[in-house]
Amino acid sequence: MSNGAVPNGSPAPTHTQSQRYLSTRGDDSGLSFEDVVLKGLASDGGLYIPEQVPTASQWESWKDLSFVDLAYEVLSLYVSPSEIPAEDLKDIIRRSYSTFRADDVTPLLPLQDNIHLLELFHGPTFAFKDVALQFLGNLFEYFLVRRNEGKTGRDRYHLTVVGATSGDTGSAAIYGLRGKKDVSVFMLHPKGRVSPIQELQMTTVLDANVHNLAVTGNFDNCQDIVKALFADPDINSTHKLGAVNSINWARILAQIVYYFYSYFSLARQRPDSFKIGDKVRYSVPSGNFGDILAGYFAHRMGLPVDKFVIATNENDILDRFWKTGRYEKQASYGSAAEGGLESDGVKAHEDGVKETLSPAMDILVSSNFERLLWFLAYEFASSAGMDDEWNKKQAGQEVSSWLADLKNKGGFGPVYKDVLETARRTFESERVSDQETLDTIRALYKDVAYVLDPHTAVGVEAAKRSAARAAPGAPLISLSTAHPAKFAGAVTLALKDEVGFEFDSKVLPPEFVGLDKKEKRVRDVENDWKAVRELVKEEVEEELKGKR
Ligand SMILES: Cc1ncc(COP(=O)(O)O)c(C=O)c1O
Ligand SMILES: N[C@@H](CCOP(=O)(O)O)C(=O)O
Repeated sequence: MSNGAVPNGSPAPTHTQSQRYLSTRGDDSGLSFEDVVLKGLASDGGLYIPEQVPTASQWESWKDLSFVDLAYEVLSLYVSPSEIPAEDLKDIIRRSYSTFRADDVTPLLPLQDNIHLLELFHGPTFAFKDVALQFLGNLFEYFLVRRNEGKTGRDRYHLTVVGATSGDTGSAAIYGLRGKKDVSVFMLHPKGRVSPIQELQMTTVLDANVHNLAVTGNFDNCQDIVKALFADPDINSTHKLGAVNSINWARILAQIVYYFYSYFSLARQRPDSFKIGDKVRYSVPSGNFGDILAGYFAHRMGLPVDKFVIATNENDILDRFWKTGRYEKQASYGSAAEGGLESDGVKAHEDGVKETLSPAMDILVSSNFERLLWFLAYEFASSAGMDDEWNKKQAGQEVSSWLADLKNKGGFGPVYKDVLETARRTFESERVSDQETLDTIRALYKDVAYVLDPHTAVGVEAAKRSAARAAPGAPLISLSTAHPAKFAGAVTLALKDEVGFEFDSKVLPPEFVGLDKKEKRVRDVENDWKAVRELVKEEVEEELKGKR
């Protein structure tokens, strides 16, 4: 499909029409923005996508807008004033980004050669998740205030958010929702598999509506529990479940903004060599595929992108898909020749997930990949020359069958050659080992005195490899997804021998000092979704009775 076109023949909605949403598995459609934000996951198990991706025909005219004004332009293409009046949407956006420490919210820095770093960690929890979760927290609040007007007690709509985290979504969601009325938030993290700072950021928040659960298992187990809860008619009839993971469409939507914003920042920084309309490459450290998928939507709206580089760690299901066309849970562990650290004691768990130095990306199944699969299947179906309804139906069926194979057989594929070629036209992939991650952190520190977090280092290493394939001088934007202080272990391992390097004075922000002395609240729970369901019911009840 050509750049920026809508995914079907019908015109995209205008500002005043309401955008409608459908499920990637085909059994749910015609939903409003508010419905999909509050529901999170479709009842057929699919993820919501807009029925039409709006073409941003005037996108060049956004070039001088502030982050907040640009966010309004982008979001208002998806949320009509009939759902959220313009002034209210502007107010939600303004409040969401007033909590950021950087004036331009997501600053772009020249890093090295033609690589620019998009710093996404200036929000309250020092990770890119804040960009979407500050917004989503305010959006939930807005919808709940509206729904609960004039209602009291048990008649009020009470949202029970259940989320899974490998470290960053958890604290960002908690900071986005703490203390908010009519919302309880249950955050499941894999016990002992998030960094110490990440764990403290979550468990030291003591607001009554915040519930941290440490699950015996890995991130995929946490994500499966969340999906099982959404699929369970029992808890759905008693509790209104809400999602904060990137299965929630609002997460992806908010992240589209910084692709446009960084593109314009690049044009301002390189007036002689980069013009509006030129193409750029983006390298994105990827796990659940939400961040890069937001870029894909920006591209479909019209942003000129040469390639998106999917940067994975040694949990490389995505990289293997791009190389082979097969999407299989079983991880292929790095060989000594690739510089893997297996022999140095990095743990490969029996469950197939490898514990790496970039733990937030220790994910086997990337839930948002399903959204891309829908578009790949849709384009494949479109080549048959049938009508748009048929194309969408085919796409839904194909995605359902791929996902059923993933669940029942552990994988699917190889996909049709044309499907893989479409995927390769827009994306390429790189797998970065732990050793390469450490080398990248060290090299950047030596060369430009900049400290990368390990996830960002995975992206920068992938960016360097991609730059070597791109046209000479072509600019590349590498996404910096977290502050290095969140990953003291990896950063210290990389830089401990560097003269003058000292973690506490060079990296640690004042906000993290003393966190370990604070009171914590967390409950351990087995990897058993029914046990989690009972615990959720129990704790919501206590919270509503005001006992917490
Ligand atoms: C620091 C960091 N980098 C990268 C990622 C991967 O992003 P995504 O899951 O959207 O692919 C995550 C987790 O999601 C993260 O926390
Ligand atoms: N890396 C994430 C995993 C959850 O991803 P999400 O983007 O779907 O919320 C984390 O840090 O929790």
